Amino acid sequence: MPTSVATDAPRLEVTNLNRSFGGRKVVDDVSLSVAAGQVTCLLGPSGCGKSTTLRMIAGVEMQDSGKIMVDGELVCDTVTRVPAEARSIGLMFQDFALFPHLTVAGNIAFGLRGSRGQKAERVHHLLKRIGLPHYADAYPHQLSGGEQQRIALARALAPQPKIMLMDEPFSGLDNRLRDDIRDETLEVLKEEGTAVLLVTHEPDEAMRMADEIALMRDGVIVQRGAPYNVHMRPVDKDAAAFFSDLNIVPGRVHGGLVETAFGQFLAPAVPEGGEVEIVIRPQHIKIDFDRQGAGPNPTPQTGVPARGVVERARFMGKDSLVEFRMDFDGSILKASVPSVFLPKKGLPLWLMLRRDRCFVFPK
Ligand SMILES: Nc1ncnc2c1ncn2[C@@H]1O[C@H](COP(=O)(O)OP(=O)(O)OP(=O)(O)O)[C@@H](O)[C@H]1O
Repeated sequence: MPTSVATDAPRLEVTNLNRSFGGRKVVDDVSLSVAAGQVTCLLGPSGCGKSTTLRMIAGVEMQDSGKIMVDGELVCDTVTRVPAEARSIGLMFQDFALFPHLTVAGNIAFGLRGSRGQKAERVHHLLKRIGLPHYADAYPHQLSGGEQQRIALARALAPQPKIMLMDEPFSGLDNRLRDDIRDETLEVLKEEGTAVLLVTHEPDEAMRMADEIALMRDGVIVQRGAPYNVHMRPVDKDAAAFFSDLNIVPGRVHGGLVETAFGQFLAPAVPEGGEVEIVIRPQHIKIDFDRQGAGPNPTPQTGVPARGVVERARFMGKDSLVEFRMDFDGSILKASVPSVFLPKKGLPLWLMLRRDRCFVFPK
């Protein structure tokens, strides 16, 4: 690939990428971009087409149509195809497979060009950076899973790729180790200024790592944005459901308003008579006591309270999850309380919805 000039173009830009297998479209008009030093997470359930997208960008899979640009230069469309090894792309997968017969230093130096001295300098710099300066002569089998993972990161970063593609790179690590390795990895990647496209099916991982999340479903990117926005302003019920448990309160629109047991909600974009779903996460339901049937005083933020009886309460470690059977229609709503709160089955309590955390979606 020609040496790039300074440009305002995103480091990686993918436009209208499509790929079908046996007549089934698994990547459907995918567009995304990643700037230098930025992490974009391609987030979606298993089988939605994330890895196929990554493989096309890496150059190991050919798209049916669409364009891939690196620093404003065409890398691949249906006519041009820069080979994988010339794309300045580093790869990291769950199965990071260090070469077992090479030392740590040998593994890191594997893809490096230059004099012996230059290679040794880069290897030393990276080993120091990942906190394993004394491991140069060790062999992969002598290292723990977390250490091997860090060496794999150093190996992928050694040739200073412009882009790093990571496919579920942390899923082989145990839980306690994973958060630390994620944070360290992020720090090193940011320092190197690499543009990162990370594939994951774990919302927590995407929330933790991403500057931008691209939410993918059935081959389509259904929403893109900063983690906060994707989490707090989901485009539809399924996008909301991907991040957490949901409660659904059904309703029908009359005069632009939905009448529910929790009061009225605005539904401006829904036609008269249309069915809607008020969607709210368990952590945004507030609970109050019965006070001989009087219940709480509604506030502008919480609106009208509705009564339910406790069906089940469980302590989940950080919070308690209480399930209620609601008086108004017998449905179950779940509320999470950030402490130990284990009311007895059958106890009447009142629920209020945090109205600024409710989403109103057409059914
Ligand atoms: N070479 C192939 N031939 C036929 N079908 C394929 C091929 N590669 C992928 N698929 C199918 O395309 C769909 C998307 O696969 P892909 O691996 O991209 O999904 P994913 O979102 O990365 O899922 P996972 O997280 O489980 O890997 C799947 O249904 C898969 O079976």
